[in-house]
Amino acid sequence: ALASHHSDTLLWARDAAQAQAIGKQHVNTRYLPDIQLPSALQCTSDFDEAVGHACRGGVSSALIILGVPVAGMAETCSRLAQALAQWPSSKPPVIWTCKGFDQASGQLPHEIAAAALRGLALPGVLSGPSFAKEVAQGLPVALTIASEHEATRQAATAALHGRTARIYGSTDVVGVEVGGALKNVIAIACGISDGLALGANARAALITRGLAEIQRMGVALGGMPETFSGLTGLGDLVLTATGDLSRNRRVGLAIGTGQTLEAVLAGGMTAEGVRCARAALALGQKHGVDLPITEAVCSVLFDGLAPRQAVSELLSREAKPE
Ligand SMILES: NC(=O)C1=CN([C@@H]2O[C@H](COP(=O)(O)OP(=O)(O)OC[C@H]3O[C@@H](n4cnc5c(N)ncnc54)[C@H](OP(=O)(O)O)[C@@H]3O)[C@@H](O)[C@H]2O)C=CC1
Ligand SMILES: O=C(CO)COP(=O)(O)O
Repeated sequence: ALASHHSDTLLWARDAAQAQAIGKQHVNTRYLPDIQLPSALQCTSDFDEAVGHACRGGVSSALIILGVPVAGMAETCSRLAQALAQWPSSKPPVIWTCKGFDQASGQLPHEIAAAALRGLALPGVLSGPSFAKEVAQGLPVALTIASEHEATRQAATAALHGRTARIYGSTDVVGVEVGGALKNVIAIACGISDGLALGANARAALITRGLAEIQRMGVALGGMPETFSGLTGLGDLVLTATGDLSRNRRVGLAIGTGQTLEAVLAGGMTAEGVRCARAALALGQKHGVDLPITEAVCSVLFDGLAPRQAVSELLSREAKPE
């Protein structure tokens, strides 16, 4: 998307052969095989070259976007901190797209980034309903850039807003990140429900009560309640829970139709909801937040609870006011 708006876009990939193929043939055979990438897009496997490319024109034109999963955030941010040390007068906007909690520590991406970047950049998160394939096809999309730094919100908006994308600004980094992390878990639940053919009523109930769960957790962690009815809350939840391009939903669908988690993930597919569901549950327990759907998903994914049994346990919970 950036390269089709701005000619000077350099992509970095850790795999040298893949970087060379993308740079020369403008096709990403591994992740987006059917998409012709813009001819202006350059690609390198040299991390320092990529950071230098962003910094050499000065911070007014720089924007660094990290597109790695949560599991790669700490490593990528430490490499970035090392590379940025060579540009002492630069403090560029750095934004990330990942959605989840760190599996071991339960940290949100902004906490991982803060620890590694140590004030060398102006951080922010880009989130919202945005299947990569549709973005690459140039179809319309609306996203939120959340950062406490106005310069970062402005840089992301200047780079991405217009033509096919609308970019909305927010300062609620926690709310935006919790929405992105937990919608993946609820999407797995919706996939399981649809895999069991439980119907549209059940899916709507899971989305709505899932949103209540996401908002409870997000507010407990310091997010603003209204963020959860926006693009990064309700918007991304509806997309991921109902759109078959979602990998998290597809994990649920496969489990609901009787496949094992190991079989579904055998190809190495990224499904952040699987990776962060336990950490989310642990955070809920720590903050005294009830997360019944997340708990049911964890029991099905990791403790061998039969999906139908999980549904019956959810339905038999005590009645309460909405
Ligand atoms: N795909 C989508 O539609 C959307 C994804 N997101 C979020 O963005 C994040 C990334 O998603 P997505 O691109 O789909 O994930 P994928 O797993 O499909 O791709 C991740 C990319 O990051 C690279 N990578 C993984 N770990 C590391 C690491 N430690 N260091 C460097 N590079 C690494 C991979 O390289 P390699 O190929 O060499 O393994 C690959 O190029 C996720 O958190 C996801 O939830 C957000 C919005 C939409
Ligand atoms: O976050 C996404 C869309 O906004 C992508 O969802 P999946 O990771 O489930 O494919």
